[in-house]
Amino acid sequence: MSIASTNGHGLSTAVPVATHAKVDTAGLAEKVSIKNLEFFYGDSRALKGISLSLYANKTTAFIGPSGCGKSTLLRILNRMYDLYPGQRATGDVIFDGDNLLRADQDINLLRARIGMVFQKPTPFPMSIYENIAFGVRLYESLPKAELDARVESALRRAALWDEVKDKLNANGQSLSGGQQQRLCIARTVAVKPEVILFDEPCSALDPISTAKIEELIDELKQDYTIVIVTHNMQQAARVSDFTAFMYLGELIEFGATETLFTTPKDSRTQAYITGRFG
Ligand SMILES: Nc1ncnc2c1ncn2[C@@H]1O[C@H](COP(=O)(O)OP(=O)(O)OP(=O)(O)O)[C@@H](O)[C@H]1O
Repeated sequence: MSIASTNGHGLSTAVPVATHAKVDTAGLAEKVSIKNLEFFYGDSRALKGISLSLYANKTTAFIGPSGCGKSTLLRILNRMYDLYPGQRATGDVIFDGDNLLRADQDINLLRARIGMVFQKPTPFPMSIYENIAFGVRLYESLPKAELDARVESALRRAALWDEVKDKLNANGQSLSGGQQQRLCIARTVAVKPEVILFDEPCSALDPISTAKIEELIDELKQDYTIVIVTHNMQQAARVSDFTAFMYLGELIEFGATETLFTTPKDSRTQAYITGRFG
């Protein structure tokens, strides 16, 4: 079975979709549509013919053993690879009707619309307030009162306001690891993105901070499309609506999280979720 698509050069290609379980998408809005995506580090092909959709106001988890291509796929979504010569993607990644792989894409604007939270919290060496205001100023010129309000609402959205409201001038790096990660989430939210990418956001955090971030992800999906890469299958099961299982650069199975974890269609998915490899 295949569906028609175009690659980055407008040529028609066939996209295999045999790996997809039946996904009940009635009533869901497709925010990002990935079609026949391939990715190369130099001559080495790290992603092979990936096709899947990300739905608005839903969380999608990318899971799979180390080296399967989860982070590579995530980073394509905000063109992170542009920073590295020799890395390239082919295929289509349609974001609100526009192919985000096109060469003349406005990368700065794209990164405001598709924000990213990294594995290790990365606050800038500046005040808590400036950590958030800095990013906003790159895109908008707001009067002070509006900027203050934006900083406050972002910190509230990231469930950090109550802990920092009396020390907005303290250095962002003086916060605990879990608070730093919430500051990074606030920084991302402050520029009003549409999609938020989380690359193993809890791997450097203790269980209590992890629970807070998971709760936050659950709340954020009311307003955003969320994608999370995680090694932790319990976490994927807890936070995501859809799960993509990847193996050796291929998308093996994609479907509703509950279905994928209870009745996987592919023996490799079954082996991975039952801990037999990875
Ligand atoms: N900068 C790079 N140069 C060359 N090959 C790379 C580079 N980064 C990743 N790769 C290769 O691409 C493939 C996918 O890597 P990727 O980091 O996306 O996997 P992953 O599933 O996120 O792994 P992990 O769970 O260990 O983070 C691997 O074979 C990896 O060795």
